Amino acid sequence: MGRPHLPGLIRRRSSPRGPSGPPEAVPLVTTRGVGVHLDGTDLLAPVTLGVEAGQALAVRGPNGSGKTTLLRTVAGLTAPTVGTVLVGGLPPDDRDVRFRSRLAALVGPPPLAGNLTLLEHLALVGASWGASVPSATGRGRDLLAALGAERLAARFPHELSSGQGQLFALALTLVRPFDVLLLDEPEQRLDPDRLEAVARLVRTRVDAGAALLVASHSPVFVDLVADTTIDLGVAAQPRSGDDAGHDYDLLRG
Ligand SMILES: Nc1ncnc2c1ncn2[C@@H]1O[C@H](COP(=O)(O)OP(=O)(O)OP(=O)(O)O)[C@@H](O)[C@H]1O
Repeated sequence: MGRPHLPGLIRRRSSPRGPSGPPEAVPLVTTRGVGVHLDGTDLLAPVTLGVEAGQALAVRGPNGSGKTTLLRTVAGLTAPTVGTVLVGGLPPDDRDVRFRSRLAALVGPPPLAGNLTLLEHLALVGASWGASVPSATGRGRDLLAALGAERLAARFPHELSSGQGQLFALALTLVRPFDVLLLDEPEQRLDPDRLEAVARLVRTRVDAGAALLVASHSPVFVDLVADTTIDLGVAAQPRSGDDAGHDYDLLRG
């Protein structure tokens, strides 16, 4: 059988590797025909993709096309009904600390403690992943500053606007170490300046070697951050036969 059709794939940045460069890296995130089928409907039609260290892949598509479901399968929050996912060579498993230590995800709202300030949350999460408390606190302050939210450090979560809450959720995600970053619509509720600040910060992490898989409805965010874009195309439909759904192959394009 020939190569699968490649609908929706847009390559945006040129590869840093020339023909005589070093051997191509193994993707940190790999999905092979991963899909989720429930009660006669494809929540996610099969997708095959790979994201290497230092690359950002944006997933686009209309409401209901499966972007969140794709991210949830990579995060280990939803079990695929078909296909496989590997993150750093490991199948997603929240109980496996090797898996958890590689992947940071903002897919849905993070759990928060009502009686901890924002900075205390950030210090707690950073210290839980191995930083000293002073170092984690400093990193938390730096993150809030990079997001233009330093004056919120002593607030409690219930004292934030919805956009400020989104900035805080992003800071909580970025305060820990990771090799793979999953973000579901990070642009939600952000004003244009904050959107750009988030995009800059996220791109810095990608340029430092993280692999990013981001679902987004924002052309501005995608333009600022992504190397490559895929479009899931259509909202989930009831299956009409075995050939329903679509298959993307983004491994090596
Ligand atoms: N728990 C669930 N049970 C049944 N169907 C679900 C469930 N979660 C999502 N779906 C359906 O799966 C499909 C894909 O949803 P998903 O949230 O992945 O889409 P999306 O592309 O992220 O959409 P949006 O842009 O609105 O966030 C939709 O048709 C949705 O209704």
